[in-house]
Amino acid sequence: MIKFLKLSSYQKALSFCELFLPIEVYEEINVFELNNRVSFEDVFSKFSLPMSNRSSVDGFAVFSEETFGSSENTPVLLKLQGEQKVNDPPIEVKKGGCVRVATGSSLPDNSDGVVMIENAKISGDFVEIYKPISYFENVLKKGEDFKEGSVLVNKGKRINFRDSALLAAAGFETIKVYRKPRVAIISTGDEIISYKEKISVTKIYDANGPLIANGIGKYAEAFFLGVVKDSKKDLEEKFEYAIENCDCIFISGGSSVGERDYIEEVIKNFGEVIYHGFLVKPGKPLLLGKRNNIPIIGFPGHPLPVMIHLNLVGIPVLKKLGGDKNYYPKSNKGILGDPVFSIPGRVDLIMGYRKDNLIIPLLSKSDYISLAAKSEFIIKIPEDREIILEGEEVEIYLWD
Ligand SMILES: Nc1nc2c(c(=O)[nH]1)N[C@H]1C(S)=C(S)[C@@H](COP(=O)(O)OP(=O)(O)OC[C@H]3O[C@@H](n4cnc5c(N)ncnc54)[C@H](O)[C@@H]3O)O[C@H]1N2
Ligand code: MOO
Repeated sequence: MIKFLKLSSYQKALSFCELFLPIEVYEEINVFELNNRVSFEDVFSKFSLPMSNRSSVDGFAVFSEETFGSSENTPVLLKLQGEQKVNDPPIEVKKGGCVRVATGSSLPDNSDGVVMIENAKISGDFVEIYKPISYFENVLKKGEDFKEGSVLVNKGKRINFRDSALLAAAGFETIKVYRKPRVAIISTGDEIISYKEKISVTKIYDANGPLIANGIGKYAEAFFLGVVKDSKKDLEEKFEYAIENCDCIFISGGSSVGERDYIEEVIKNFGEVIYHGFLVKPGKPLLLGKRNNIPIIGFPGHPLPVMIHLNLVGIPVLKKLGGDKNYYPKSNKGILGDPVFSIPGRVDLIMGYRKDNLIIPLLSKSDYISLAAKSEFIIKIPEDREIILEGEEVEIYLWD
C-alpha cells in the first residue's frame, strides 16, 4: 500500500523541544572543566570582590583633595610615609603625606585615590605630584566587581570560559552542573557501510553517524550504536538498548515512505510518533516522536537535511534536556545579495555565506555534502514567498 505523509508546518518542528523537560540530575565538575556545562543551581558569591578597596595602578595613595591645583609647573609636595605591600593589610596615610602602592595592593586607610607613578616623582623624603586626581580615582572599591551574596551564574545558564574565571575568582573548586543527556545514534540503510569496510559502487560510507556525534558533542554524550541494515528486528534490538541506556534517540535514514522505511513503525512500537513530514525543503520526511521524556528523531537519510534539522530541531531538544534555559537556535538577519526562488507553501532552508556584508545563497540539492561544509549559515525562505529579491532582508540561522 502506498503511504502518504501528513505534512505539518515547520514551526511545529522548531517547537518540538517544548514537549520535553530538563533531566534534573547533576554532577560536580571542577572549575577547569566547566566550559559549556549548564549550571544546576544559582551560584551565590560567599564574599565581595575586591574584599577591600584596591589600587588599580602603580603609584601613590593620597588624599585626593590634596592633589587639587597641582600641575607640571606647580607640583604639590607630599611626604612619602611608606609602602603598601600587596600581601600586607592596609596601612595608614596621614594628612600631608602619601604611600607608595602597587597595582592590586590594598588602598591604605584614609586615602581616597591613587596618583599614577607617571604623574609623580620621588624627591628625597617627598613626592612631587604633577596632576590632580578625583575622589577614588584609580581605585577599585570593595565589592565593586561583585558583592557577597550576589548571583554569579543562574541555574540553567550555559557556563562559558568567562564565567569560569568569575567562579574561580569567587573561590569555587567545583560547581554542580546538569549531567549531559546521553544520545543513542543509529545509522540505517542496506547500502550504508562503516569506514572499516571497503567501498564499492553500491555502497555509501556512513556520514551521518560522525555528523551527529560531532554535532551534539558540546551538549550531549554520544553513543554510536552502529550502522543497522533495513531490518525491523535489528532496529528494534537497538531501540530496546537505547531506551534502557539513553535519554534520547537520533536515527538517520529510512524515514521516508518506501517499503523498507521501517522507522515510523519501530517508533510506534516503542512510543508515539508526534509528526511525520513537514512543509520544508530539504528534509520533508523528518520524523519526530517520543517515549515519555525521551525524544526520538528520525532524520531523513541525506546528510544535508540531517545537518540542518540537527541544528534547528535536534540540538535545541538536547539543550532543553540538559537544563539550558536558552535552547532555541541562534538567528540573525541580513540583506540578500542574490535572488532566491522558492515554492510557496513550504519553508526552504538554503545554505549561505556572507560576502561584502551581503547574504549569498549556495544552491544545493539534498544529496550534496560539500557545499554545506563550506556554508556559514542557513537562510530561511518563509512559506509565503515565491521569490526573494536581492536587497531584501532575510532571516538566517547560525550553525551551532
Ligand atoms: N516516494 C517518495 N520518495 C521520497 C520522498 C517522498 O516523500 N516520497 N521523500 C524524499 C525525501 S525529500 C528525502 S529527504 C528522502 C529521505 O529518505 P529516507 O529518510 O528514507 O532516507 P534513505 O532513503 O534511507 O536515504 C536517503 C539518501 O541518503 C543516503 N544516506 C542514508 N543514510 C546515510 C548515511 N548514514 N550516511 C550517508 N548517506 C546516507 C542514502 O544512501 C540515500 O541516498 O526520501 C525521498 N524519497
Ligand atoms: O527533503 Mo529531501 O532532503 O529534499 O531530499
